Amino acid sequence: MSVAPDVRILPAPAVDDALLETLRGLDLPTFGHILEDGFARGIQRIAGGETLTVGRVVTVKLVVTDSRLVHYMTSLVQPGDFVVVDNGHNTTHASVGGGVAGALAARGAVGVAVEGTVTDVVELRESGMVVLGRGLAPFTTRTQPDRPVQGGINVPVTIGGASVRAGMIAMADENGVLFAEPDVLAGLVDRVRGMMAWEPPAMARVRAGETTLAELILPPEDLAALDALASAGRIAP
Ligand SMILES: O=C([O-])CC(=O)C(=O)O
Ligand SMILES: [Mg+2]
Repeated sequence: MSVAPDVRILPAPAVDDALLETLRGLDLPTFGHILEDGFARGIQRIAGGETLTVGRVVTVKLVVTDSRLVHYMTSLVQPGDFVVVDNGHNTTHASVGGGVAGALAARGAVGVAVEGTVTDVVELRESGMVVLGRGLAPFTTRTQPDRPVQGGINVPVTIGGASVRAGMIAMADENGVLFAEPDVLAGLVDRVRGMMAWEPPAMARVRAGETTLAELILPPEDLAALDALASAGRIAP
């Protein structure tokens, strides 16, 4: 066996710890009110993630059901890393299971998201990491004895339509996962904090019957036009 000539294993850029800590105090879906890109569409939480996980992105690109690079990655990963595995939209062969997840967690990784399926769900839950993917499968990628290693580590990948590179930041919770550049997230911190502070008292007023969500959110001219339509009986009041 050998390694294909185009395989690259790159270092992952460092990410500012203070920014990661700031982001841990924020709320992922609030970023979803603002950003459109970077959310991995169709990638669902499978284990962990009961609270927000934030980490530095490292990547693994796999090719043709070959597991060797994801197994190798378990010896490169650093504490706080969030591993993104691009299994090339192969949803038949799971590329992460209890073995990989346990080895990543043992080195301090905080999460793993797979463009593809995962397996060993009980062990994934025990890993303590947040694990996301396109679902579960009972059989796996594996060492391919008759082919050279292909793919790459910390090369650009895609997951759920999002373009992801090492050194981005991942934010994952029960709702899913966002990948974004550190400066983009840093630039949104104040706005997200403001939105998070606005919502609880506003919703308390809605629950108390003092106002409605529509009154709080819709532009007055839109609300007036909709009220006129409703009172004309064209939509239900
Ligand atoms: O070994 C694999 O590639 C997938 C798996 O089952 C594990 O990580 O336990
Ligand atoms: Mg396994």
